[in-house]
Amino acid sequence: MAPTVISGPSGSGKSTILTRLFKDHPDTFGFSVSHTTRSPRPGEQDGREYNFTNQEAFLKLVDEGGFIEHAKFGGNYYGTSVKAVKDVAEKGRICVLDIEMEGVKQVKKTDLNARFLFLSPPSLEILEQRLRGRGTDSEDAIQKRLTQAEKEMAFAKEEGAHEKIIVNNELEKAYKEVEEWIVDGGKYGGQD
Ligand SMILES: Nc1ncnc2c1ncn2[C@@H]1O[C@H](COP(=O)(O)OP(=O)(O)OP(=O)(O)O)[C@@H](O)[C@H]1O
Repeated sequence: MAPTVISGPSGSGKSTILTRLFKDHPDTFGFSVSHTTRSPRPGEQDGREYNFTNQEAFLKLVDEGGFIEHAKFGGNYYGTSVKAVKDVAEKGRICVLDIEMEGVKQVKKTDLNARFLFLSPPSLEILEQRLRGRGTDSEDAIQKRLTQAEKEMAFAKEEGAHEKIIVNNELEKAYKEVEEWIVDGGKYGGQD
């Protein structure tokens, strides 16, 4: 099954929609196992919670272009590898990647044969209202998210950036559109 990339500004509703999608379709999706350089915690198993690795091996894989996204948090590296996503596809599951613009560009450089969906807010004004309504971000964070949102919306307008754009105006309608495109479309789109 072809992996599906969903992107869209922070606050466009990706988590809201994906949480419901995974619940409604428990056997359709698979989750990629991330890499990390942090130590395993008791009960964690290599290849299950994470692919545990060391900094040297991690950075080597970065150099080889093996990651779709990676970042450093609290002194440790974390990343989603191309291989981890392929492993999900090989099991016949759809791997949904909820990533931002740079990640989207990165996926396009790989041979993942992914499908690209952009979830758009109806407008930047409504996005701002929703971010405030969510109540999870400081004023500073909201301003940064809005600045970034403008860039993502501009990128989404470029020819070929995404195969499908869904506007999250009325949640129920947007959910149905996403469900149809990802689940039904996913059976026929991309590699097998
Ligand atoms: N269609 C909608 N109408 C009104 N409110 C909505 C709609 N869709 C989502 N929301 C609300 O907007 C807020 C942002 O949604 P959500 O957290 O799912 O966004 P997100 O894209 O996952 O953001 P992030 O990338 O920061 O995780 C939430 O409070 C959510 O309840």
